[in-house]
Amino acid sequence: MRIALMQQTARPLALEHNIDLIDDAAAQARSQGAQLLLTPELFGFGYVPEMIRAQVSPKQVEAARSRLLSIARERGIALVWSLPGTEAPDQRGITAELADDHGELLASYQKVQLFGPEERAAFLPGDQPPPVIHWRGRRLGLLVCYDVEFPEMVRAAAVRGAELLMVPTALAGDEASVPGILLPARAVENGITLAYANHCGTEGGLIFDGRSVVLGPAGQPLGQLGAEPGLLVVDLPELSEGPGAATADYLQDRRAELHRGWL
Ligand SMILES: NC(=O)CCCCC(N)=O
Repeated sequence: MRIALMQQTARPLALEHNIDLIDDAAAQARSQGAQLLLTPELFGFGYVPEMIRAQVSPKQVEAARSRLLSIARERGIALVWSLPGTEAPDQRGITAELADDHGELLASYQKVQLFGPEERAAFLPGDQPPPVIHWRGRRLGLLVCYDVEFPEMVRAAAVRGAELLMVPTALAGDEASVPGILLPARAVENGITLAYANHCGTEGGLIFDGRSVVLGPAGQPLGQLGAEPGLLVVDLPELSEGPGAATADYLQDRRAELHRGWL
């Protein structure tokens, strides 16, 4: 499977401009043979939780979703996006959704681990485990940004069978330890491939790191970007090309019934 990750700078609340960037990326990804495009957290409206809370209506979110479903259908590419929920501003979370290349919605997820006071003031946390769906011979899971830094969240996707975890993100502040240490560890300890698509540039007063990356089941980078806008296109290894005997099978070996009583 060939996948693509979009790394761009969104303009706060400039929905048409930001979705046009996704549309351009979808066209470019499809022309390069990608079957799926992953886009960053809250990209349609930009990573501006407070402004979203105050100014984005459920109608605008619905319009964004409908446009993104059309892009998946018209460009013929599966699409993972992240938007506010469609509920009232005081009832919604941060979501990630997956549509197939016919524009059919396959999975929805609400971010469980909100990050910082601004997100917590603007959104409600989800309380459901990550969805895992079977598509084109792969089992795909969804998480959002801060979720992926928690071993429990990635483990929840892995025990539900996820082989490929798609993570829209908004990582700012030069947190090199996240793509450099935490993400490879999450991939290795669960034997899964992890795709992490970030904003880049300055948005809403934050400087985003970029550094979007795809990591294989042994934590090896299969592709990565720097700090500039770009489209990362990666051919995923066939599932038979496992992480290799050298890697311990943590998922298989873990004594979950024992650990559960300790945590
Ligand atoms: N949007 C987010 O969840 C940001 C997470 C940043 C976590 C970190 N370690 O800086």
